[in-house]
Amino acid sequence: MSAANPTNQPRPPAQRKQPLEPPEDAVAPVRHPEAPAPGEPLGAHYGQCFGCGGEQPHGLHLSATAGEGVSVTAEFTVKPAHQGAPGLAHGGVLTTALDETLGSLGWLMHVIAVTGRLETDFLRPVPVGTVLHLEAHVTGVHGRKIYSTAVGRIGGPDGEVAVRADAVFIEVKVEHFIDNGRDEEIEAAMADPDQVRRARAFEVNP
Ligand SMILES: CCCCCCCCCCCCCCCC(=O)SCCNC(=O)CCNC(=O)[C@H](O)C(C)(C)COP(=O)(O)OP(=O)(O)OC[C@H]1O[C@@H](n2cnc3c(N)ncnc32)[C@H](O)[C@@H]1OP(=O)(O)O
Repeated sequence: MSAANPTNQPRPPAQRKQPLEPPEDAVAPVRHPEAPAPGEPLGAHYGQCFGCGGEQPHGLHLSATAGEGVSVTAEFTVKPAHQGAPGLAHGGVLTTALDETLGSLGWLMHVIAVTGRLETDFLRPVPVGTVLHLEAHVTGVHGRKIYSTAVGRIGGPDGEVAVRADAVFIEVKVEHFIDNGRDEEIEAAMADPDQVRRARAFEVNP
């Protein structure tokens, strides 16, 4: 018996770990014709987002920029509030920065997607005050599944890789948020015409 599966019963399909590599019949990601041009900042997808929101005082305030193809770059400055050990970034916070960067790839395809699976490798400790230079791109698309990978470098955009991650995001409709989010935040988001327009525009994906 393993600790992770104490009864040793086979897991139902929905609970099995899904591969992080695109399957052989995956297709290449398609950049939407109206995607922001390379070099353009993407802005926040939601002001209260812990990863990117400007109105979120406790957040990472990560800022992402469109790259070539279906890729993005982003920067995240590690603050004292992000510590795990003295003077070092918390691993979960670094994973959040990777998650947010990978999540922003949806903007380039005009697809709304949520994280299904995310695996992080921590290669170097990241001190407080460090600017983490992130790069992410989509490696393949299979139905609603979007496979992607990211690295975070320290000491500059070409510096040493401190963290890396592979992920599968799953495409969803706006209803995913409306049906599952707490009413007060959903109502506030729905009352913001810019938020609704931005989210609905993503559902038309030629
Ligand atoms: C007015 C308001 C506007 C708001 C506008 C917001 C705009 C923009 C927001 C962007 C936000 C990003 C923010 C950062 C990224 C997060 O942090 S997202 C938050 C963390 N993630 C979550 O909360 C997701 C929780 N999980 C779920 O809700 C559901 O499990 C999912 C992921 C939607 C999937 O459920 P489902 O739709 O029922 O999918 P299902 O039909 O079972 O599976 C479809 C396929 O996906 C695969 N799959 C399903 N789950 C997984 C999984 N966990 N791992 C791997 N593969 C999976 C299945 O195997 C299946 O594959 P195929 O059989 O087609 O080959």
